[in-house]
Amino acid sequence: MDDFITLTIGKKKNIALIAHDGKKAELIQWCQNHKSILEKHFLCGTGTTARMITDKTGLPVRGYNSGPLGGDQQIGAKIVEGKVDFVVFFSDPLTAQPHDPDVKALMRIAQVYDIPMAVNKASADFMITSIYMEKEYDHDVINFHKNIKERSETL
Ligand SMILES: O=C(CO)COP(=O)(O)O
Repeated sequence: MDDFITLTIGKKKNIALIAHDGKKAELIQWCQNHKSILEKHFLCGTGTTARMITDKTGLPVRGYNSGPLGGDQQIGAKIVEGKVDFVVFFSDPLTAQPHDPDVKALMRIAQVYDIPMAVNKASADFMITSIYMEKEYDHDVINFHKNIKERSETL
């Protein structure tokens, strides 16, 4: 199943949903609260998070591998390809994760590509109610790729 829009321009967004175990219930509740908005977009997530959201809310969420088995890295790769517009990542600040380097890598790559990432309910509420959810959004990732190309040409 690869129903992602490849270009990040247009109203329909690609939203990645991720939660650590201690935060899954919170993310599922958040998805339920914003179901009427989320169902208008393409959703993906790390394996267990994606499955649980679909089971509990009925929202279709394309699942990648579970986080500890590389799911964060798969979503990071989608960011690099320009196929993720928003990330909602309820990480658990109170529990050590065996795949912490992958978590950091995902957060880093979202920063590099200027992808909005909400890490808790308050920031996710801001993001989901942003005007950019409804408007055409000329994403910076396009300029980013252009800059990288220009830079590599001068090397
Ligand atoms: O560990 C995660 C993110 O780092 C989440 O993975 P799961 O959704 O598979 O539990």
